[in-house]
Amino acid sequence: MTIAIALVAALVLWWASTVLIIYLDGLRPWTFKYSFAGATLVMAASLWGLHETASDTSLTGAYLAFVAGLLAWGWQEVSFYMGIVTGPRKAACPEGCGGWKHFGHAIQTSLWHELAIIASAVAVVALTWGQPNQFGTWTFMILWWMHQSAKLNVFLGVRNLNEEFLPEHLTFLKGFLNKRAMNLLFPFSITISTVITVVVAQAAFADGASAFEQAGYSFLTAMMALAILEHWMLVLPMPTAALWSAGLKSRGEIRPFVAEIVVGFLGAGKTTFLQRLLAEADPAEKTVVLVNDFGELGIDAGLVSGGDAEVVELPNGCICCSLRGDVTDRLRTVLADMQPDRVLIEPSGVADVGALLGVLETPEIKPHLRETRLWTVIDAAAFVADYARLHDYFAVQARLAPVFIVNKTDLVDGEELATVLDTLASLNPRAETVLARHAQPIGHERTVVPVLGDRPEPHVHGSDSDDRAGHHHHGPDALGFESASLALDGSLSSAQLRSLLARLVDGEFGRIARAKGIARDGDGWLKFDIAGGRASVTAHIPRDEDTARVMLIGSDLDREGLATAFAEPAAGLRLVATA
Ligand SMILES: Nc1nc2c(ncn2[C@@H]2O[C@H](COP(=O)(O)OP(=O)(O)OP(=O)(O)O)[C@@H](O)[C@H]2O)c(=O)[nH]1
Repeated sequence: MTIAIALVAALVLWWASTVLIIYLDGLRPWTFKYSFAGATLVMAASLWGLHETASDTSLTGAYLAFVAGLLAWGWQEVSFYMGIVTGPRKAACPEGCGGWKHFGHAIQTSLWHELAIIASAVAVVALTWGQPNQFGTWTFMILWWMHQSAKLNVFLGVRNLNEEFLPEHLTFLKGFLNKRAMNLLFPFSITISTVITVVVAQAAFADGASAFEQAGYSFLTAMMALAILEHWMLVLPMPTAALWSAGLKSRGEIRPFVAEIVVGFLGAGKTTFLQRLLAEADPAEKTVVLVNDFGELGIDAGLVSGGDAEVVELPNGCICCSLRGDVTDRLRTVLADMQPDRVLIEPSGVADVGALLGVLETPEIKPHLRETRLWTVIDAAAFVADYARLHDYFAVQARLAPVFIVNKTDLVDGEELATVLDTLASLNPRAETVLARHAQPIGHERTVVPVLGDRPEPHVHGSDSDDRAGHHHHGPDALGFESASLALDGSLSSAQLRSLLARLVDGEFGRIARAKGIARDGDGWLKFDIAGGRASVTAHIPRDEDTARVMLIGSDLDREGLATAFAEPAAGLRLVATA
């Protein structure tokens, strides 16, 4: 009876602890530091427990020693699978890598992990040295053997690799797994394991064995039997994953998706283009839009009304190095929660496109990415003037672009358009060019797909966005801009708004690079813009959450003057925030 209970207890404890580890490991990466800290405390407690139980030869002593050995092993698994204690190599092998070199790389992927196991094993042995209760130590050793042998076997080649258990941040390890029916080591692994199992089982059943010995050897028998089972599972066609399904629950399955990024300078027509993409979207494809508006009031999220598409606002400000982790986490959450087929991203006109592409390259995102498309929208009417001031910005953007959407062609004559096209061609001769009006391509077959192929390094310090002293800038200030946002509480007529915008365009309140907003006109609504030095006002269809507001970007902004100017006709304006 003691033996039966001990066998069942060992299996249950082992299964439950494995499920827990798989579960914790599938949670969002920000939780890892807490899981790891918890596991480390548990590890410390288990080492203490091993020491305390080493001289205890009661039945309880056998149980406690087993649990302590199991938990000490758990730390090794947690620290490795969470990517905290791994090895110096964090990438797959290059094409054609093989033989000993490949084996060397494989060792490098988990060198620290293996050294940590050795150090832990030394500690476990030292703490129980010369004492009668060695069951905890043996539990640790058996788990180590299971681990090493299974690892060598998956490297040499087996049928079931169970790759789905590899968390995303370790997917590069797949390159070290081999799928084949069997390998030469396998029969040895099985034979050795079977011999050990028989020996420990005999000890459990031996005449005159105490309850302590019966339970202790039963634990070891159960662990060894699991080792054998685990090995057979590697080569026999068995649906082993079902055993761990409880642990996999924490992993939001992510569907492969296409990322489509719309970039362009302030006011070039990105939102207009995005609206067109949404209007033409295949309703069968689940589409999510990420907008990253510059300014506190997030006007774009309100303007992108996309039928079935859901709109998510990214953290305010520029997408750049410092925000990269946030954006990655946010995107990961969107992918897991919303399961999109297609993600449209409109970074603000001053965002660092390279940093955004870098986010798509992170190990959390990249494995799910089917394709990246990059649309670069150019304001044909404002290009020559903007380029004079911000040529570095345009040069970086142009270099990355597979396709230029040369927009606002209605505002330029043929000569000016030719100048824009020639400049773009000199910046990136390989890019395709599509002429557009209100982001609608004209005279062009509609099949252009701007797939990003081998692209230049996404974002390197020391590139054009760094100044000569090596300081890296990003965001609006890098381009010498500041922003202001105002809430417009009152109502104003189209005529009042137009005359006010004309004063803004004239530079009465500083240099306005971009303004956009919505305002009330009696019972109606107006949407207004200043882009490329031109003001426009159109009727706006309000949404429930709409509030009248304006966002301004420029330099030398006269905030007080602006507040007063908007307050005059709007009667009751509040200055909400300035940045
Ligand atoms: N005349 C003209 N106006 C356009 C064209 N395309 C867009 N616009 C207008 O230009 C203004 C800016 O367009 P948006 O699509 O909001 O530009 P954006 O690039 O999203 O702007 P930000 O997000 O602020 O950088 C709006 O008033 C548009 O209606 C065009 O081809 N011709």
